[in-house]
Amino acid sequence: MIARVVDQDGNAKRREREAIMTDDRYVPGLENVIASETNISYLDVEAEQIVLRGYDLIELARSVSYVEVAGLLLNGSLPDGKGRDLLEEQLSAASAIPDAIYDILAHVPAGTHRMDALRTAISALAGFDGELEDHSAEANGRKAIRLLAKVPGLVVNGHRILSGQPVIETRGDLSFAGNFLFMLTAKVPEPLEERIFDQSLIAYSEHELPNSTFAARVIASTMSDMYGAVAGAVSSLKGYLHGGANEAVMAMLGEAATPGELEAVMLGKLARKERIMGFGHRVYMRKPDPRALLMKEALARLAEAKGRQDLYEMCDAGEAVMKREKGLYPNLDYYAAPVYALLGIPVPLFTPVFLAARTAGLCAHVSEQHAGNRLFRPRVSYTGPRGLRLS
Ligand SMILES: CC(=O)SCCNC(=O)CCNC(=O)[C@H](O)C(C)(C)COP(=O)(O)OP(=O)(O)OC[C@H]1O[C@@H](n2cnc3c(N)ncnc32)[C@H](O)[C@@H]1OP(=O)(O)O
Ligand SMILES: O=C([O-])CC(=O)C(=O)O
Repeated sequence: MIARVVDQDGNAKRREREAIMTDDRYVPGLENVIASETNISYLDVEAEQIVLRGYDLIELARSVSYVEVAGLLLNGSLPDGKGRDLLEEQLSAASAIPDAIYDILAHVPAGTHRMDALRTAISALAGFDGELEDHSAEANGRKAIRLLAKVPGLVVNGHRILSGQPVIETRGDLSFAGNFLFMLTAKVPEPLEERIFDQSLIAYSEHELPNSTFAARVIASTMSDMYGAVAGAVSSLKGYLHGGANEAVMAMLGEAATPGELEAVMLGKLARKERIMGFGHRVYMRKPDPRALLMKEALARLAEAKGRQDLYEMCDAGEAVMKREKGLYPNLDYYAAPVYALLGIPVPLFTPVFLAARTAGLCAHVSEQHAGNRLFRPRVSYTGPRGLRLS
């Protein structure tokens, strides 16, 4: 089918599109459909590489900090040492959260899912940003820093308020990752713990066009604001087919204590045609997720340091079961979950931590969408009736 584009205003771009051939094939889940142009990231599945603004994510995770990766995502280039220190300072300076946000969180039911609480908090924070409706690249860059700075506090203190605990203050003497882990565990982390947590934040920082990023871009494409777009992404990420899987992995691992028991749990689920959380991926599917390998390595180091090789061995055995039974590889969530458990992060905060890390990528996408916007408005393949009459 030729796209029917009416060229009433003589717009050259419209004429260009008129010439583009499309077909009317419906692709469920938009699998493999190219829905956006971006210079932020790309999953090069063949090369088994996640490209972030030209760099390999795994190489970044081995050599630089999350804050440097956030700078790369938001500004387009890796900051040097001075730039990194400046960004750390800016994030620390912007981390204070208005008391009114905590008051709102104090009024939501204690059982509220922590992603719902986080979405509420991000949504309410919009009203405090004086540049909310300025969608210029410069204003979006400043908003991204303000939001990224506050999300760790919203994640941790949202949970603490709902759990009846006092809020915990940020520690200006720690790095972004060190302070975040300190707040999550109420304990200054050991260097190995901080490094591994930092790597996990890089692993989660950005991943091309997953459901949540697509949701954020769709929202931003109406020229709605950054907070609204990120709040939409929170809803998307909560689902267990996406970010919610890291918590679901932990629930599954909690059902077993030995490799044999985990195998039995997995086989039981497969026999009942249930999905095994932390396995499979829309883009990688039959290839390894490079981030899962990174987190598996991190789990090995952490398990050794904490005398929990049993946990590593059980997870490794679970991976072998899925390879044998379904030919499926683990995704990032499968190994991030036990890493977070060993770091002492409360399970209900696993997915909120994912969102906190992804805030850098999401804000970069919102800015990019605003800068070169075209409204998302696809069509449907209608399957309902027609021609019904009222009488
Ligand atoms: C950081 C992230 O967000 S990564 C994703 C986190 N999510 C999870 O870990 C949840 C578990 N995984 C899944 O449910 C899926 O692999 C998804 C949602 C991630 C991707 O799913 P899709 O691209 O829609 O794959 P689809 O559903 O078509 O699956 C293809 C086949 O693999 C099977 N499959 C895929 N994942 C799994 C799984 N985790 N457990 C069991 N079988 C699976 C499907 O049953 C299907 O088998 P079939 O062809 O015999 O019917
Ligand atoms: O890419 C996806 O579909 C999901 C994912 O791994 C991520 O968002 O990190």
